[in-house]
Amino acid sequence: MMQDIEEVLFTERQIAVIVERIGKEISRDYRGKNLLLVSVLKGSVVFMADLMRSIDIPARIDFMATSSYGSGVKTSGVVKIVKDLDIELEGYDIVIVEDILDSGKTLSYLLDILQSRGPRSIRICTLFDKPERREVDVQATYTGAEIPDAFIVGYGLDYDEKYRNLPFVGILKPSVYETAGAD
Ligand SMILES: O=P(O)(O)OC[C@H]1O[C@H](OP(=O)(O)OP(=O)(O)O)[C@H](O)[C@@H]1O
Ligand code: HPA
Repeated sequence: MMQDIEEVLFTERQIAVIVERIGKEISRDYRGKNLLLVSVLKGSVVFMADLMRSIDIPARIDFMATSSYGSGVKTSGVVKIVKDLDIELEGYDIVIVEDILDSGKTLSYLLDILQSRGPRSIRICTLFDKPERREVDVQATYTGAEIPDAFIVGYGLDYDEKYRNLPFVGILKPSVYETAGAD
């Protein structure tokens, strides 16, 4: 796996510092509220597992899965719900937990859908943001780090379902997806 990584962007330790900081911000902002963390599978699962443990106020969790990237490095632009939430959203203060905000299509679609279910409030928390790539206007309230336009993997993020289990985040060598003939 390491031979496919061009450059390590964030070490395990650097990610831990970022996650700890976001956990403190959310704990401060949601004290006394009815916090529901919604993790968007599968990419955000590692971030979610660490983030929820750095939040020191009561919080519920739920999961939903969308699909838009297929197996390549480009979004198809069509977002599908593959797994929906288990609970009704009325009365909850929702924080959507994402690994990466790229074109914005996934989160804009999710925001619309979840908003229509009548939660008390809804905000976005993303570990990484690639502002240069934005096609739809979506902004996160909580952002771990802004990153350049490069395809990253690790700490939950995949290419073709691989590399999610790397403990750090790195830039994937373009030769990996170019030789795979991905679109
Ligand atoms: O801003 P966008 O261009 O929509 O891209 C961001 C989305 O793409 C990735 O998900 P993907 O569909 O690859 O699923 P995964 O989380 O299972 O890897 C990522 O986890 C975000 O959900
Ligand atoms: O850079 C990325 N890596 C993995 N998945 C992604 N989904 C959008 N951008 C990315």
